[in-house]
Parts: sequence; C-alpha cells; structure tokens
Amino acid sequence: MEDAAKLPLPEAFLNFLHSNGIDPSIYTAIHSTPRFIRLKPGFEDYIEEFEAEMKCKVEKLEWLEGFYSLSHDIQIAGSRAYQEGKIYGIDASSGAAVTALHISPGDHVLDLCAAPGAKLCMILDLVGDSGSVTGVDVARHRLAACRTMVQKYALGDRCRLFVADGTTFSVIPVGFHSDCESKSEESVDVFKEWTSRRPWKERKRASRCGTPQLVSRDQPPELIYYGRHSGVVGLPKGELFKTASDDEIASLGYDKVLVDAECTHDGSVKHIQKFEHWGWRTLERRLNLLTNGFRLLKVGGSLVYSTCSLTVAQNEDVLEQFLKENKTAELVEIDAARNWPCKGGRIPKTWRFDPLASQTSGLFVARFTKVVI
Ligand SMILES: C[S@@+](CC[C@H](N)C(=O)[O-])C[C@H]1O[C@@H](n2cnc3c(N)ncnc32)[C@H](O)[C@@H]1O
Repeated sequence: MEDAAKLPLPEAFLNFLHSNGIDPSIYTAIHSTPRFIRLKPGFEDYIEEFEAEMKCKVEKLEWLEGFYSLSHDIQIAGSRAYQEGKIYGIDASSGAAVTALHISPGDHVLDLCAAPGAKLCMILDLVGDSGSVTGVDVARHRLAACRTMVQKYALGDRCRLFVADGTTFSVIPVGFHSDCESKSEESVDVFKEWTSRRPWKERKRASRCGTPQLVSRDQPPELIYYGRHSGVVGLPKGELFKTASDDEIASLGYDKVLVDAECTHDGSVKHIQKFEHWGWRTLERRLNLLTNGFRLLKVGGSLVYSTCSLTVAQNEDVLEQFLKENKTAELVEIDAARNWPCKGGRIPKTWRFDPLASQTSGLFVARFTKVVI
C-alpha cells in the first residue's frame, strides 16, 4: 500500500484530516479508483461501440443498475455516446445516494442542492413519464450549467429549476393538485411554454456580474427553467410561489427529497487536489438545509441526506442535532445498502463509501421518513 505521507495531497488537507480523526490512507486508492458512467435507459447496446471507440474495457457494476466502471484516465467527453447524450459521468456512490431515495414513477421529487446536476439527471431518468423533479441551487451559474445538462440529455420535460437558498425554499409541487391546465390563458396571466431565449432580466444580471452569483436567504426563488410537463405551463403566475402551511405540506409536499449538502469535498480526490483551503462550514448551514428539506417532505415520504465529506462533524453530528429537533423524523434502513461496498456510519442505518474500501469517491448517506406523532 502506498504510504499516506507520500500522497499527492495538499498539506492543509492532511492537517484537516488529522483534526477530524480521518486516516489519510483511505486516499491511497487515488490511482486505482475507477471512473463511472451511467447509461441512459434504453441505450445498453452502445457500450460495445463505446469500448471500440475509446479503446477501453467497460465493466458493468453488479451492485448498481445502469452503472459501468472504466479506467480513471479515460476521457469520456470525446466519445460519441457522451456527445449524443447517451451516457454521463456520475460516481457510483452518487448513484447509490439517488437509489436510496427509492424513486417510483409518478413521484414528485425535490433536489435541494442540485447543481451541477448528475444526480438530478438520474432522478429525472427514474421518474420517467409521470411526476416531477424540482431542482434548487443557491448558485445561479452552477444551476445554469445544470439546465444545460438536463437539456443535453433531453430530460427536462418534467423538471423545474429554481435559483434559491435551500434553507428557505418553500415552493411545493403545485399544479399537480389543482386543475391548472384547464384555466383559460386569457383570463389570468399564466406561464406559457418555456423558451430558451433568456428573459431580459436574466441577461442583464449575467452581463452585470462577471463573478459567480449566490442568492441570499431572503431573495425570492427565481425560476430559470421549466419543462412542458413540469406543472408550470398553464399555471397562473401568482400560484407558483404560494406558500403552503405545514398541514398542507403533510399531504401536498414532495414524495422524495434529496439534500446533497455542500461540504468540504474531502471525499472526492479530484476536489481535494483542486482546493487549497479547508475551512469549516458551520454545522448550522447543513442542518438548516436538512431541516427545510424535511419540512417540504410529505408524511410517509423519503428524504436522503448525503455529503461527499467523511467527517463526523458534517454528517453524524448534523443528523443527531436534526433528530433531536425534529420529532417526526425517523432514520430508516436503506435496504439496497446491504449489497453496496460501503461501511456503516457511527449511527446505525447510515453508510459511508470511502475511496479505499469502496473504490468510489467518498460519500456519506442516510435516509429519513416523516411520521405522524
Ligand atoms: C455537493 S454539491 C451538489 C451536487 C449535485 N447534487 C450533483 O449531483 O451534481 C452542493 C451544491 O449545493 C449548493 N448549495 C450550497 N448551499 C446551498 C443552499 N443554502 N441552498 C441551495 N443550494 C446550496 C452549491 O451551490 C452546490 O452546487
């Protein structure tokens, strides 16, 4: 095994690991962790063509449907299957987090930290021809990239994208609960079909800001994309942003919520090598995302909390505090995890992928449901 001290990891990062009680040797798999791709359903026959074109061997992942692994040095962007939107790169641990949601066709799904969008694409694939997917991200430029991705993979039909702070986001999946499509377009101002021509306001904002734009907690959500069957077209404009009471959310909220919270990225070797600063983000920020995601979940629904950090402070500590404050939250078993190459977390029913043991990027994942008390 490669000596951890000789790893190409920034010193600040090694200090960060040390202060969080994480053994740096989990990163010794740095050169053997494969790259993963997910094939869009229906395109299984393209694997052979991909192998011939890229001159590489692709292995089907037995523990995760639709996923394949290949050598980490293969640049998939050069392949025809990638350019034509038949495959996309997504780590297998990320695929596991989405699988943990147990998405069924027809579900209304909220992805509260959606950009750049690999998990969102997989969710859209699983939702299929019914239900809806709402993606939220606080970073406008990142969510715009997510919009491009959703369109490239022709997955946008049932998708809405909001630039908003996930700790205060409040839009429920309306439109599915009212007969909005039948309202006369002449009597009220309703959403027309989305066009790729960017509205004047958005263009002005983009030209004003050369720097990445993050919205604040108090800013109202900004809808930057909606598909034809996302429940938005035909909806009176005032309806979309109507807030719902907790009682209404209990039945009209989302069936599934993913809180893929921002973290220090210490699970991802690629990110580690890119960043120099390993500052702490507060526990409150992730706790607030989890709390608000859970608020928007309907009774009996599932929420998955995942981070690509392996520190207890960003995972188990957040969960413990959340469970203390939310009596209707219950941690539940992720059945599929029995077949995953991962280890249990400090709290039962939570799971950790690490680069050495799992041969994936690092990821922490836990699943909750909302009960009535
Ligand atoms: C780990 S990344 C999400 C990756 C994404 N789920 C995917 O699969 O591509 C975390 C994201 O959370 C966003 N984020 C951070 N704080 C947020 C907040 N308060 N509300 C909404 N999004 C937030 C970041 O802009 C970033 O895009």
